[in-house]
Amino acid sequence: MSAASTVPVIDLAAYRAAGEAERAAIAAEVDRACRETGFLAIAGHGVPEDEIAAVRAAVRGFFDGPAEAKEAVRPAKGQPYGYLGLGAEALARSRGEETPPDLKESFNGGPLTRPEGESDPDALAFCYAPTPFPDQPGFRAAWEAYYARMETLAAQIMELFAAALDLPADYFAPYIDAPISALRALNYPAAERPPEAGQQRAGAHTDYGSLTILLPDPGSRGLEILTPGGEWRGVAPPEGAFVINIGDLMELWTGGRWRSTLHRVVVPPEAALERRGSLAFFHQPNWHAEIAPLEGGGASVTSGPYLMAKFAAATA
Ligand SMILES: O=C(O)CCC(=O)C(=O)O
Ligand SMILES: [Fe+2]
Repeated sequence: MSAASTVPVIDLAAYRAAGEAERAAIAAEVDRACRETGFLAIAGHGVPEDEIAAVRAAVRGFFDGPAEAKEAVRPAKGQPYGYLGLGAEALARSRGEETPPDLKESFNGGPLTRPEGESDPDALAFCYAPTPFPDQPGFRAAWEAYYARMETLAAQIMELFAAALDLPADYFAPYIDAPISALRALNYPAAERPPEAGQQRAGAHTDYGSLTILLPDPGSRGLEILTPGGEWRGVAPPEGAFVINIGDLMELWTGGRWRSTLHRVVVPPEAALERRGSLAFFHQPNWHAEIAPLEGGGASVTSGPYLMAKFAAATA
């Protein structure tokens, strides 16, 4: 593995304020990043610092809190929301790779609203299942405020993606007007003993949906992406920016032009005793959205069932 490097930083506020020529230049930069590694960073995002601080404090309080508070919000088998403890998930299994479980715990929450008239039993039982919130003052308010910010930001990034693909800005809008996105808070505890063979903080995987908005705690290390040359390379999150990566459905949409890049989180040998905290927002098109290559040709995938199958494989 080579030293950590940064990813291209795109200023969203500058893009939205820019004239046509500058917008085209920024869109071209986004296209390049999505073709090369599928990772970039978004600055000028407009998410207030105090809301970020509030959700970070809330999830930190939860992870550092009593085991009973976590037990109280553990999901039933196969359910996606609530507390998943150490041993609950191995992301590499989403790709059929048998590995020991990831060295992490997480709290997960789903959409804030359910579209009227939704009657698909899988949609109702899986992604529209209620999120069991911990009984911790301020947690739910901070969580939902951050979730709402992420949904708005993701829609803006999808507009930027449309421009980068030479599509009308609102091209993706009908596919993401009832999104089934999930917010996940991650805690990777200090590693008191070396990991088992093949064990990571998060095993090598691609994300499943349209795009992911990551916010690792400042200074936390260990996120790596597989470069086109086949080398694992560390990603250093730029300060004040979100790390964005595209998921499988965006790769499919672009007919493989953009890459849903394999990534993982390792225990950094030089910093094994440092915990890692991170927030990951997985933007996912509407349950019923049929995603097929823009250029035509190739099979389509339905967003909701695809997500559900991937989650089931990773938590089996
Ligand atoms: O820890 C992180 O920042 C990223 C984790 C990740 O890639 C995932 O949960 O999909
Ligand atoms: Fe990921």
